Amino acid sequence: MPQHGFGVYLIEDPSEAEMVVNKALQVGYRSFDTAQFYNNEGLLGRILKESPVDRDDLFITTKITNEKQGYDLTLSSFEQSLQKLQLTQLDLLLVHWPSEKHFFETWRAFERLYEEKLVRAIGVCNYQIEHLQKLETRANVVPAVNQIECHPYLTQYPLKQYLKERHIAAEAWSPLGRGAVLNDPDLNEIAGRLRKSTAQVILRWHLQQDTIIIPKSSTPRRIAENADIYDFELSEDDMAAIDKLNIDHRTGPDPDEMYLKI
Ligand SMILES: NC(=O)C1=CN([C@@H]2O[C@H](COP(=O)(O)OP(=O)(O)OC[C@H]3O[C@@H](n4cnc5c(N)ncnc54)[C@H](OP(=O)(O)O)[C@@H]3O)[C@@H](O)[C@H]2O)C=CC1
Ligand SMILES: O=C(O)C(=O)[C@@H](O)[C@H](O)C(=O)CO
Repeated sequence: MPQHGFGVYLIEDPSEAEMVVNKALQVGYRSFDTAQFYNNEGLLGRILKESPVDRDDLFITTKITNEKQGYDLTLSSFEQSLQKLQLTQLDLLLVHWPSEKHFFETWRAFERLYEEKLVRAIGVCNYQIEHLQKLETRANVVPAVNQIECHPYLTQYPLKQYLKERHIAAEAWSPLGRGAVLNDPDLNEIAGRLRKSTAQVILRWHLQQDTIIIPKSSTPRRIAENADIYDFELSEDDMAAIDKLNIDHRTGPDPDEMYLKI
């Protein structure tokens, strides 16, 4: 799985999607993160199919939405996702949010899709340590990935340590905190000193801790900027200074509340 992919949440307008995805391909992105919930699997599938990039060079992730959890609905909605994405095999399928009610049945369907080689890898999103511990009690396949909210204001170090010990890859959603961290004075100081943008500094901070990133942007200049982060490194001091910014601030829903609600 590429460590640096592109997120397409909120990109639903066809002409915008065409511009954005083609720009992302042009600057080197090959990994795309969508979800049933984003209502753009069909759009993404068509644009990628029409692009000159070979299917084998792409890495496509989608997620089973909350309303489609459970054994049968996971299987049938996965089939629809595959059709919309115009694929015969998906690269990575994720459970979008943990659900107490559907917990093991959804994963049982995931394991079947994996055994049937309809997906190359299966994983979860927004699983806290307790959810992963619960999954371990009955799962035959360990999740390959846990996609979690992660940025300088929500560093998630205890959860990431747990993932590392179990060889589960940590993937950061909202790696830029949906813009919330971009005005941070400490980050701006580091960026100014290194003559990089604040977004580039944050993405670099993720990369240097082996976290997978999927920044989203609909702005061509920013799409290029977010891809251009391989000609500099953050020092240990700068990494440590960014680590200290954590305030456990979520921009999205609380997984523990979602677990009880879905
Ligand atoms: N599993 C899950 O539960 C979740 C998964 N995700 C995934 O993670 C992806 C990324 O997260 P997302 O919530 O989109 O948030 P991001 O942290 O990627 O931030 C996106 C926002 O930052 C702005 N932005 C992007 N690049 C720059 C830049 N260089 N300078 C200034 N502003 C910038 C964008 O503006 P603009 O577009 O106007 O340029 C947009 O408003 C999603 O697209 C989705 O694929 C997201 C949420 C939950
Ligand atoms: O984008 C996603 O994948 C999400 O799950 C989030 O957008 C989340 O549902 C949210 O923050 C809604 O406001």
